[in-house]
Amino acid sequence: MKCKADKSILSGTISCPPNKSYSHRAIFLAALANGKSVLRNVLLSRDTLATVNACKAFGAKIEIDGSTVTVESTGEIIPQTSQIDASNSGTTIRISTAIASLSNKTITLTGDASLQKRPMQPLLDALTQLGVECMSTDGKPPVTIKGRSEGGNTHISGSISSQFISALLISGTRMKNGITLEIDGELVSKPYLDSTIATMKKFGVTVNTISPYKKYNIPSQKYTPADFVVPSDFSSMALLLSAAVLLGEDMSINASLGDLPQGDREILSYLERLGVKINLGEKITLVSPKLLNGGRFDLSNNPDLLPPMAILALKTSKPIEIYNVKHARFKETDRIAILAKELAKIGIIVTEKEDGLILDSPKALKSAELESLDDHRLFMAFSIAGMFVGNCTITDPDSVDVSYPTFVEDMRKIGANLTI
Ligand SMILES: O=C(O)C1=C[C@@H](OP(=O)(O)O)[C@@H](O)[C@H](O)C1
Ligand SMILES: C=C(OP(=O)(O)O)C(=O)O
Repeated sequence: MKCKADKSILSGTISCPPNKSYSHRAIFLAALANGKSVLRNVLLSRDTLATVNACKAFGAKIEIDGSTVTVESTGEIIPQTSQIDASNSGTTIRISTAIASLSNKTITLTGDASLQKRPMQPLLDALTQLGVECMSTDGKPPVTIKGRSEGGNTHISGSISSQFISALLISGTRMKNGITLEIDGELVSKPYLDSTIATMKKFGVTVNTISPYKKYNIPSQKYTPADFVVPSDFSSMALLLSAAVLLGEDMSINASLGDLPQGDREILSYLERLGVKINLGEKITLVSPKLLNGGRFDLSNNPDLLPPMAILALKTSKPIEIYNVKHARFKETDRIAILAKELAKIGIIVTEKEDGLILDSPKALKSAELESLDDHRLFMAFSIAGMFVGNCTITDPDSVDVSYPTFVEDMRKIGANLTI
Protein backbone atom coordinates (compact mmCIF):
# COMPACT_ATOMS: atom_id res chain seq x y z
CA MET A 1 0.00 0.00 0.00
CA LYS A 2 1.07 3.60 -0.62
CA CYS A 3 0.02 7.01 0.64
CA LYS A 4 -0.13 10.10 -1.57
CA ALA A 5 1.06 13.29 0.15
CA ASP A 6 0.09 16.62 -1.39
CA LYS A 7 0.82 20.17 -0.28
CA SER A 8 -1.04 20.93 2.94
CA ILE A 9 -1.63 23.61 5.54
CA LEU A 10 -2.46 22.27 9.00
CA SER A 11 -4.80 24.12 11.34
CA GLY A 12 -6.87 23.07 14.34
CA THR A 13 -6.13 20.82 17.29
CA ILE A 14 -4.69 17.31 17.22
CA SER A 15 -4.38 15.03 20.26
CA CYS A 16 -1.03 13.46 21.03
CA PRO A 17 -1.29 9.68 21.62
CA PRO A 18 -0.33 7.98 24.90
CA ASN A 19 3.30 7.08 25.52
CA LYS A 20 4.44 3.75 24.05
CA SER A 21 7.36 3.15 26.43
CA TYR A 22 5.26 3.70 29.57
CA SER A 23 2.41 1.60 28.17
CA HIS A 24 4.82 -1.33 27.69
CA ARG A 25 6.38 -0.89 31.12
CA ALA A 26 3.07 -0.58 32.97
CA ILE A 27 1.69 -3.74 31.34
CA PHE A 28 4.84 -5.77 32.09
CA LEU A 29 5.10 -4.59 35.70
CA ALA A 30 1.40 -5.17 36.33
CA ALA A 31 1.89 -8.73 35.03
CA LEU A 32 4.73 -9.18 37.52
CA ALA A 33 2.68 -7.85 40.49
CA ASN A 34 0.49 -10.02 42.70
CA GLY A 35 -3.02 -8.57 42.38
CA LYS A 36 -5.04 -6.31 40.14
CA SER A 37 -3.61 -3.21 38.45
CA VAL A 38 -5.61 -0.65 36.52
CA LEU A 39 -3.71 1.12 33.75
CA ARG A 40 -5.31 4.19 32.21
CA ASN A 41 -4.72 6.10 28.96
CA VAL A 42 -2.76 3.12 27.63
CA LEU A 43 -1.54 3.23 24.02
CA LEU A 44 -3.17 0.33 22.23
CA SER A 45 -1.03 -0.20 19.17
CA ARG A 46 0.62 -3.13 17.41
CA ASP A 47 3.68 -2.92 19.69
CA THR A 48 1.85 -2.63 22.99
CA LEU A 49 -0.62 -5.37 21.99
CA ALA A 50 2.44 -7.59 21.45
CA THR A 51 3.29 -6.86 25.10
CA VAL A 52 -0.29 -7.67 26.17
CA ASN A 53 0.02 -11.01 24.35
CA ALA A 54 3.43 -11.73 25.87
CA CYS A 55 2.09 -11.03 29.36
CA LYS A 56 -0.91 -13.31 28.73
CA ALA A 57 1.58 -15.97 27.63
CA PHE A 58 3.35 -15.48 30.99
CA GLY A 59 0.06 -16.19 32.78
CA ALA A 60 -1.46 -12.73 33.46
CA LYS A 61 -5.16 -12.08 32.86
CA ILE A 62 -5.66 -8.90 30.85
CA GLU A 63 -8.85 -7.04 29.94
CA ILE A 64 -9.01 -4.02 27.65
CA ASP A 65 -11.84 -1.50 27.86
CA GLY A 66 -11.25 1.59 25.72
CA SER A 67 -7.84 2.84 26.76
CA THR A 68 -8.06 1.22 30.22
CA VAL A 69 -6.20 -2.03 30.69
CA THR A 70 -6.84 -4.19 33.75
CA VAL A 71 -4.16 -6.71 34.58
CA GLU A 72 -4.57 -9.49 37.16
CA SER A 73 -1.68 -11.70 38.07
CA THR A 74 -0.24 -13.89 40.79
CA GLY A 75 3.10 -12.17 40.23
CA GLU A 76 4.61 -15.52 39.24
CA ILE A 77 5.55 -16.47 35.69
CA ILE A 78 3.34 -19.41 34.70
CA PRO A 79 3.98 -19.87 30.96
CA GLN A 80 0.88 -20.76 28.97
CA THR A 81 2.87 -21.39 25.78
CA SER A 82 6.43 -22.07 24.70
CA GLN A 83 6.38 -19.45 21.87
CA ILE A 84 6.09 -15.68 22.13
CA ASP A 85 5.65 -13.50 19.03
CA ALA A 86 6.79 -9.93 19.77
CA SER A 87 5.70 -8.78 16.29
CA ASN A 88 7.63 -5.56 15.41
CA SER A 89 8.48 -4.52 18.98
CA GLY A 90 12.06 -4.35 20.26
CA THR A 91 10.86 -3.32 23.71
CA THR A 92 8.56 -6.35 23.91
CA ILE A 93 11.14 -8.95 22.88
CA ARG A 94 13.94 -7.54 25.05
CA ILE A 95 11.84 -7.31 28.23
CA SER A 96 10.03 -10.62 27.56
CA THR A 97 13.33 -12.43 27.02
CA ALA A 98 14.54 -11.41 30.47
CA ILE A 99 11.15 -12.28 32.02
CA ALA A 100 11.33 -15.72 30.35
CA SER A 101 14.40 -16.37 32.50
CA LEU A 102 12.13 -16.26 35.59
CA SER A 103 10.53 -19.62 34.69
CA ASN A 104 12.18 -22.98 34.12
CA LYS A 105 10.06 -23.71 31.07
CA THR A 106 11.87 -23.33 27.73
CA ILE A 107 10.47 -20.35 25.81
CA THR A 108 11.23 -19.24 22.25
CA LEU A 109 10.72 -15.57 21.38
CA THR A 110 10.57 -14.19 17.89
CA GLY A 111 8.98 -11.46 15.78
CA ASP A 112 8.44 -10.17 12.26
CA ALA A 113 11.13 -9.85 9.56
CA SER A 114 12.34 -6.49 10.93
CA LEU A 115 12.54 -7.74 14.53
CA GLN A 116 14.49 -10.80 13.38
CA LYS A 117 17.29 -8.44 12.30
CA ARG A 118 17.61 -6.68 15.66
CA PRO A 119 20.45 -7.43 18.10
CA MET A 120 19.85 -9.60 21.16
CA GLN A 121 23.35 -11.00 21.89
CA PRO A 122 24.37 -8.57 24.68
CA LEU A 123 21.20 -9.48 26.61
CA LEU A 124 21.73 -13.20 25.98
CA ASP A 125 25.32 -12.91 27.24
CA ALA A 126 24.21 -11.07 30.38
CA LEU A 127 21.51 -13.68 31.07
CA THR A 128 24.03 -16.48 30.49
CA GLN A 129 26.18 -14.94 33.25
CA LEU A 130 23.09 -15.22 35.47
CA GLY A 131 22.85 -18.96 34.83
CA VAL A 132 20.26 -18.92 32.03
CA GLU A 133 20.61 -21.15 28.97
CA CYS A 134 20.21 -18.92 25.89
CA MET A 135 20.18 -20.01 22.26
CA SER A 136 20.03 -18.11 18.99
CA THR A 137 21.74 -18.69 15.67
CA ASP A 138 23.22 -15.24 15.05
CA GLY A 139 22.47 -13.24 18.18
CA LYS A 140 19.10 -12.19 16.74
CA PRO A 141 15.55 -13.49 17.14
CA PRO A 142 14.33 -16.18 17.34
CA VAL A 143 15.95 -16.70 20.75
CA THR A 144 15.32 -19.61 23.10
CA ILE A 145 15.56 -19.11 26.85
CA LYS A 146 15.69 -21.73 29.59
CA GLY A 147 15.77 -20.40 33.15
CA ARG A 148 15.34 -20.14 35.96
CA SER A 149 17.89 -17.58 37.04
CA GLU A 150 18.54 -17.06 40.73
CA GLY A 151 20.26 -13.73 39.99
CA GLY A 152 23.79 -12.63 40.88
CA ASN A 153 26.35 -10.40 39.15
CA THR A 154 26.29 -9.57 35.49
CA HIS A 155 27.64 -6.96 33.11
CA ILE A 156 26.53 -5.75 29.70
CA SER A 157 27.61 -3.39 26.93
CA GLY A 158 25.68 -0.11 26.92
CA SER A 159 26.41 0.84 23.31
CA ILE A 160 23.60 -0.89 21.40
CA SER A 161 20.36 -0.56 23.32
CA SER A 162 19.17 0.57 26.76
CA GLN A 163 16.31 -1.91 26.44
CA PHE A 164 18.64 -4.76 27.49
CA ILE A 165 19.34 -2.96 30.74
CA SER A 166 15.67 -2.09 31.34
CA ALA A 167 14.89 -5.78 30.78
CA LEU A 168 17.48 -6.88 33.35
CA LEU A 169 16.32 -4.33 35.96
CA ILE A 170 12.68 -5.36 35.56
CA SER A 171 13.33 -9.10 35.82
CA GLY A 172 16.27 -8.94 38.28
CA THR A 173 13.84 -7.79 40.96
CA ARG A 174 12.08 -11.15 40.77
CA MET A 175 15.24 -13.28 40.97
CA LYS A 176 15.92 -15.01 44.31
CA ASN A 177 19.18 -13.16 44.95
CA GLY A 178 18.41 -9.99 42.99
CA ILE A 179 21.12 -8.77 40.63
CA THR A 180 24.07 -6.43 40.53
CA LEU A 181 24.43 -5.06 37.04
CA GLU A 182 27.41 -3.23 35.59
CA ILE A 183 27.25 -1.40 32.25
CA ASP A 184 30.38 -1.54 30.11
CA GLY A 185 31.24 1.61 28.14
CA GLU A 186 28.93 4.52 27.43
CA LEU A 187 25.18 3.83 27.72
CA VAL A 188 22.92 4.95 24.85
CA SER A 189 19.32 6.14 25.32
CA LYS A 190 19.93 6.84 29.04
CA PRO A 191 16.57 8.51 29.79
CA TYR A 192 14.75 5.24 29.04
CA LEU A 193 16.41 3.76 32.15
CA ASP A 194 15.00 6.66 34.14
CA SER A 195 11.57 5.77 32.71
CA THR A 196 12.04 2.13 33.71
CA ILE A 197 13.17 2.98 37.24
CA ALA A 198 10.34 5.53 37.67
CA THR A 199 7.75 2.93 36.61
CA MET A 200 9.27 0.27 38.88
CA LYS A 201 8.93 2.74 41.76
CA LYS A 202 5.21 3.19 40.99
CA PHE A 203 4.88 -0.61 41.27
CA GLY A 204 6.53 -0.60 44.70
CA VAL A 205 10.12 -1.69 44.05
CA THR A 206 13.41 0.16 44.32
CA VAL A 207 16.57 0.07 42.28
CA ASN A 208 19.77 1.04 44.11
CA THR A 209 21.85 3.23 41.85
CA ILE A 210 25.50 2.63 42.73
CA SER A 211 26.70 4.84 39.88
CA PRO A 212 24.15 6.41 37.48
CA TYR A 213 23.96 4.60 34.10
CA LYS A 214 26.97 2.49 35.17
CA LYS A 215 26.14 0.23 38.09
CA TYR A 216 22.92 -0.85 39.76
CA ASN A 217 21.96 -3.21 42.56
CA ILE A 218 18.44 -4.59 42.44
CA PRO A 219 17.48 -6.52 45.57
CA SER A 220 14.97 -9.36 45.32
CA GLN A 221 11.54 -7.73 45.78
CA LYS A 222 7.86 -8.15 44.97
CA TYR A 223 6.01 -5.76 42.68
CA THR A 224 2.77 -4.38 44.11
CA PRO A 225 -0.22 -3.71 41.84
CA ALA A 226 -0.79 -0.08 40.90
CA ASP A 227 -3.23 2.37 39.41
CA PHE A 228 -1.07 3.90 36.68
CA VAL A 229 -1.85 6.71 34.24
CA VAL A 230 0.18 6.79 31.02
CA PRO A 231 1.20 10.32 29.91
CA SER A 232 1.28 11.56 26.30
CA ASP A 233 4.16 10.47 24.11
CA PHE A 234 6.89 13.02 23.36
CA SER A 235 8.26 10.77 20.57
CA SER A 236 4.96 11.03 18.68
CA MET A 237 4.61 14.66 19.71
CA ALA A 238 7.99 15.41 18.12
CA LEU A 239 6.49 14.39 14.77
CA LEU A 240 3.46 16.60 15.38
CA LEU A 241 5.71 19.51 16.35
CA SER A 242 7.78 19.05 13.19
CA ALA A 243 4.53 19.01 11.22
CA ALA A 244 3.52 22.27 12.93
CA VAL A 245 6.90 23.86 12.10
CA LEU A 246 6.75 22.82 8.44
CA LEU A 247 3.02 23.00 7.70
CA GLY A 248 1.19 24.60 10.63
CA GLU A 249 -0.96 27.71 10.55
CA ASP A 250 -2.76 27.96 13.84
CA MET A 251 -2.17 24.29 14.69
CA SER A 252 -2.23 23.16 18.32
CA ILE A 253 -1.60 19.92 20.17
CA ASN A 254 -3.58 18.50 23.09
CA ALA A 255 -1.47 16.48 25.50
CA SER A 256 -1.31 15.33 29.11
CA LEU A 257 2.36 15.73 29.91
CA GLY A 258 2.46 14.40 33.51
CA ASP A 259 5.69 14.38 35.49
CA LEU A 260 7.26 11.05 34.51
CA PRO A 261 10.65 11.42 32.81
CA GLN A 262 10.70 11.27 29.01
CA GLY A 263 13.98 11.71 27.14
CA ASP A 264 12.19 12.87 24.00
CA ARG A 265 10.87 15.90 25.86
CA GLU A 266 14.20 17.38 24.71
CA ILE A 267 12.53 18.04 21.34
CA LEU A 268 11.25 21.24 22.99
CA SER A 269 14.76 22.57 23.65
CA TYR A 270 16.03 21.41 20.25
CA LEU A 271 13.21 23.33 18.53
CA GLU A 272 13.94 26.39 20.64
CA ARG A 273 17.59 26.23 19.53
CA LEU A 274 16.34 26.11 15.95
CA GLY A 275 14.45 29.37 16.58
CA VAL A 276 10.94 28.01 17.26
CA LYS A 277 8.96 29.60 20.14
CA ILE A 278 6.88 26.99 21.98
CA ASN A 279 4.00 27.70 24.31
CA LEU A 280 3.18 24.83 26.70
CA GLY A 281 -0.23 26.17 27.68
CA GLU A 282 -3.44 24.18 28.00
CA LYS A 283 -2.79 23.36 24.37
CA ILE A 284 0.69 23.31 22.88
CA THR A 285 1.25 25.92 20.19
CA LEU A 286 4.32 27.23 18.44
CA VAL A 287 5.57 30.10 16.36
CA SER A 288 8.13 29.13 13.76
CA PRO A 289 10.51 31.49 11.95
CA LYS A 290 10.54 31.46 8.14
CA LEU A 291 13.89 29.67 8.20
CA LEU A 292 15.32 27.62 11.08
CA ASN A 293 18.73 28.34 12.65
CA GLY A 294 20.43 24.99 12.07
CA GLY A 295 22.87 23.66 14.66
CA ARG A 296 24.50 20.51 16.07
CA PHE A 297 22.33 18.06 17.97
CA ASP A 298 23.56 15.14 20.08
CA LEU A 299 20.77 12.51 19.90
CA SER A 300 22.52 9.89 22.03
CA ASN A 301 19.78 10.15 24.65
CA ASN A 302 16.86 10.39 22.24
CA PRO A 303 17.34 8.34 19.07
CA ASP A 304 13.62 8.38 18.18
CA LEU A 305 13.93 12.12 17.52
CA LEU A 306 16.10 11.44 14.47
CA PRO A 307 13.27 11.25 11.85
CA PRO A 308 11.36 14.36 13.06
CA MET A 309 14.58 16.37 13.42
CA ALA A 310 15.93 15.30 10.01
CA ILE A 311 12.90 16.53 8.04
CA LEU A 312 13.28 20.01 9.57
CA ALA A 313 16.19 20.47 7.13
CA LEU A 314 13.46 21.29 4.60
CA LYS A 315 13.42 24.82 5.97
CA THR A 316 16.77 25.49 7.57
CA SER A 317 19.07 28.42 6.86
CA LYS A 318 22.19 26.53 8.04
CA PRO A 319 22.93 22.79 8.25
CA ILE A 320 21.32 20.61 10.90
CA GLU A 321 23.95 18.19 12.14
CA ILE A 322 22.80 15.16 14.11
CA TYR A 323 25.47 13.05 15.82
CA ASN A 324 26.09 10.40 18.47
CA VAL A 325 23.13 8.32 17.35
CA LYS A 326 24.70 5.24 15.78
CA HIS A 327 22.16 3.15 17.71
CA ALA A 328 19.46 4.50 15.35
CA ARG A 329 20.92 1.99 12.88
CA PHE A 330 19.56 -0.89 15.03
CA LYS A 331 15.88 0.10 15.00
CA GLU A 332 13.00 -1.15 12.82
CA THR A 333 15.33 -0.16 9.95
CA ASP A 334 18.78 1.41 9.74
CA ARG A 335 17.23 4.85 10.17
CA ILE A 336 20.44 6.77 9.41
CA ALA A 337 20.94 5.03 6.05
CA ILE A 338 17.28 5.21 4.99
CA LEU A 339 16.85 8.87 5.94
CA ALA A 340 20.03 9.72 4.00
CA LYS A 341 18.83 7.89 0.91
CA GLU A 342 15.19 8.96 0.91
CA LEU A 343 15.56 12.61 1.97
CA ALA A 344 18.11 13.15 -0.83
CA LYS A 345 15.29 12.24 -3.26
CA ILE A 346 13.31 15.37 -2.28
CA GLY A 347 16.35 17.59 -2.63
CA ILE A 348 17.69 17.75 0.95
CA ILE A 349 21.50 17.86 0.82
CA VAL A 350 22.57 14.97 3.03
CA THR A 351 25.90 13.64 4.24
CA GLU A 352 25.69 10.29 5.96
CA LYS A 353 28.03 9.75 8.91
CA GLU A 354 28.56 6.55 10.87
CA ASP A 355 26.83 8.14 13.89
CA GLY A 356 24.40 10.58 12.27
CA LEU A 357 23.56 12.93 9.43
CA ILE A 358 24.40 16.42 8.23
CA LEU A 359 21.41 17.89 6.44
CA ASP A 360 21.06 21.14 4.50
CA SER A 361 18.02 22.66 2.86
CA PRO A 362 17.17 21.77 -0.75
CA LYS A 363 18.26 24.08 -3.56
CA ALA A 364 15.02 22.96 -5.22
CA LEU A 365 12.26 20.75 -3.85
CA LYS A 366 11.65 17.55 -5.81
CA SER A 367 8.56 15.34 -5.69
CA ALA A 368 9.45 11.68 -5.15
CA GLU A 369 8.37 8.29 -3.92
CA LEU A 370 9.78 7.81 -0.42
CA GLU A 371 10.23 4.27 0.83
CA SER A 372 9.56 3.96 4.54
CA LEU A 373 10.35 0.21 4.55
CA ASP A 374 7.59 -0.57 7.05
CA ASP A 375 9.15 1.70 9.67
CA HIS A 376 6.41 3.66 11.46
CA ARG A 377 8.55 6.66 12.43
CA LEU A 378 9.96 6.95 8.93
CA PHE A 379 6.48 6.75 7.38
CA MET A 380 5.21 9.56 9.60
CA ALA A 381 8.28 11.76 9.01
CA PHE A 382 8.19 11.14 5.25
CA SER A 383 4.49 11.91 4.99
CA ILE A 384 5.06 15.28 6.73
CA ALA A 385 8.01 15.99 4.42
CA GLY A 386 5.88 14.86 1.46
CA MET A 387 3.15 17.37 2.35
CA PHE A 388 5.77 20.14 2.44
CA VAL A 389 7.15 19.18 -0.99
CA GLY A 390 3.85 18.15 -2.62
CA ASN A 391 3.00 15.36 -5.04
CA CYS A 392 4.96 12.69 -3.13
CA THR A 393 4.16 9.06 -2.47
CA ILE A 394 5.13 7.28 0.74
CA THR A 395 5.21 3.50 1.02
CA ASP A 396 3.85 1.34 3.84
CA PRO A 397 1.26 3.52 5.61
CA ASP A 398 0.11 0.44 7.57
CA SER A 399 3.26 0.68 9.68
CA VAL A 400 1.79 3.53 11.75
CA ASP A 401 -0.28 1.12 13.84
CA VAL A 402 2.99 0.24 15.65
CA SER A 403 2.99 3.49 17.64
CA TYR A 404 0.28 5.87 16.39
CA PRO A 405 -2.62 3.97 14.83
CA THR A 406 -4.77 7.06 14.11
CA PHE A 407 -1.97 9.20 12.63
CA VAL A 408 -3.31 9.51 9.07
CA GLU A 409 -6.93 9.97 10.14
CA ASP A 410 -6.05 12.57 12.82
CA MET A 411 -3.75 14.49 10.48
CA ARG A 412 -6.43 14.56 7.76
CA LYS A 413 -8.83 16.17 10.27
CA ILE A 414 -6.48 19.15 10.62
CA GLY A 415 -5.95 19.56 6.90
CA ALA A 416 -3.39 16.95 5.84
CA ASN A 417 -3.70 16.00 2.18
CA LEU A 418 -2.83 12.37 2.74
CA THR A 419 -4.64 9.84 0.58
CA ILE A 420 -4.31 6.08 0.94
O1 LIG B 1 12.88 1.35 26.30
C1 LIG B 1 12.18 1.91 25.45
O2 LIG B 1 10.95 2.07 25.63
C2 LIG B 1 12.82 2.42 24.22
C3 LIG B 1 14.17 2.66 24.19
C4 LIG B 1 14.88 3.20 23.00
O3 LIG B 1 15.59 2.16 22.38
P1 LIG B 1 17.18 1.88 22.58
O4 LIG B 1 17.47 1.84 24.02
O5 LIG B 1 17.35 0.55 21.90
O6 LIG B 1 17.91 2.99 21.86
C5 LIG B 1 13.90 3.81 22.00
O7 LIG B 1 14.57 4.04 20.77
C6 LIG B 1 12.71 2.89 21.77
O8 LIG B 1 11.82 3.45 20.84
C7 LIG B 1 11.94 2.69 23.06
C1 LIG C 1 12.64 1.68 18.09
C2 LIG C 1 11.37 1.75 18.48
O1 LIG C 1 10.73 0.85 19.28
P1 LIG C 1 11.16 -0.64 19.66
O2 LIG C 1 12.64 -0.63 19.93
O3 LIG C 1 10.36 -0.99 20.86
O4 LIG C 1 10.82 -1.52 18.49
C3 LIG C 1 10.54 2.91 18.09
O5 LIG C 1 9.38 2.99 18.52
O6 LIG C 1 11.02 3.79 17.33
